[in-house]
Amino acid sequence: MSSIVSSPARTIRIGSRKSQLALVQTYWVQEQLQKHFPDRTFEVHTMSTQGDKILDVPLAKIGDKGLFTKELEQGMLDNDTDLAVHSLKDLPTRLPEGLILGCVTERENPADALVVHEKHKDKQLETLPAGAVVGTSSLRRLAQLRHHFPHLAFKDVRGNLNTRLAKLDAGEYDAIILAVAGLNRLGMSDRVHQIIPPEVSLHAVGQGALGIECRTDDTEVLEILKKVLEHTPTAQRCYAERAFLRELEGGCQVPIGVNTSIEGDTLTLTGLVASLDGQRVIKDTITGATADAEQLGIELAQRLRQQGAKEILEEIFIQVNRSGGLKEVLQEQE
Ligand SMILES: NCc1[nH]cc(CCC(=O)O)c1CC(=O)O
Repeated sequence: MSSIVSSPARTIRIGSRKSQLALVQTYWVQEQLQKHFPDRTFEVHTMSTQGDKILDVPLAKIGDKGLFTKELEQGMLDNDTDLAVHSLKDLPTRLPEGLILGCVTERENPADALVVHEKHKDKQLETLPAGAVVGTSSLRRLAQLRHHFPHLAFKDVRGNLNTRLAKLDAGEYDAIILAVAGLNRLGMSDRVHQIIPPEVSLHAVGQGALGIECRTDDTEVLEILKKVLEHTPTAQRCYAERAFLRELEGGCQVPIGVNTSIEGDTLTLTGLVASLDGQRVIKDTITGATADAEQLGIELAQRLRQQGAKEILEEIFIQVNRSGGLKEVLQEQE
């Protein structure tokens, strides 16, 4: 008599940062996977990343070097974990050899929000008084808001969402800018005071979506991710956005914003590059087939570069590296 013994399905190990937002996102991913594969085990492994530890260096100085992702990536390369859940916005556009963006989940609202101190609860961006201190550590938000509201003052703010909100409530800022998606996911939608429209400020590449990374050769995990978690329209939009950023960026965080939409088989991508003082804004829109998402991103980047983005990016690269980062860039210009 022969017996057929099938080997038990392997346990899938999910890497995550330890921040509250990261955990909410990771447990959501775990739950979706568990629902589709009730007989499998999905384990969460938490890790601290460099970005969670270095809280005193302005992000602009550090740039897009995978500060929030490196340790999670090493976990997969060392075979300690099988996938990693990221806010897609924090995932560099170039991944290490051996790793791949396995899927992109359905996007939350990708816009930024104005969150105000209680004393400004009857105000909007347009009506905040001159000199009001607005907290943001993003060059993208800074440049676009300066362009429209040159009478406001801008100040660096770091730390996780709760830390930033505590600093606002303690009176260190009159208002801060945060992603709507993060606040929604943490059950703090009530702190969204005003959703900033794309005419005022374009959002970051990948904002509001989760990107799940895995080993390039792990076909089993790749199949599971695509089947359970991939949201095709979000993925197409984000592939266009990431190709746009990849084609433009050069070693440090720069004021680059995007907006995308899909209608039928047509994708529309708007991209922007701004100077730090908000004086110069280069913005253009491209439309084409969703199937050519990445090509559209590359083409739009090339167009913006020809329209003057090249000079802006070179200037910022020199400025940020010469000074101590955003904090000093801000002081220099005020
Ligand atoms: N680097 C910060 C970060 N990374 C992801 C989010 C939440 C929003 C998202 O998923 O895009 C945030 C907070 C913020 O920008 O306010």
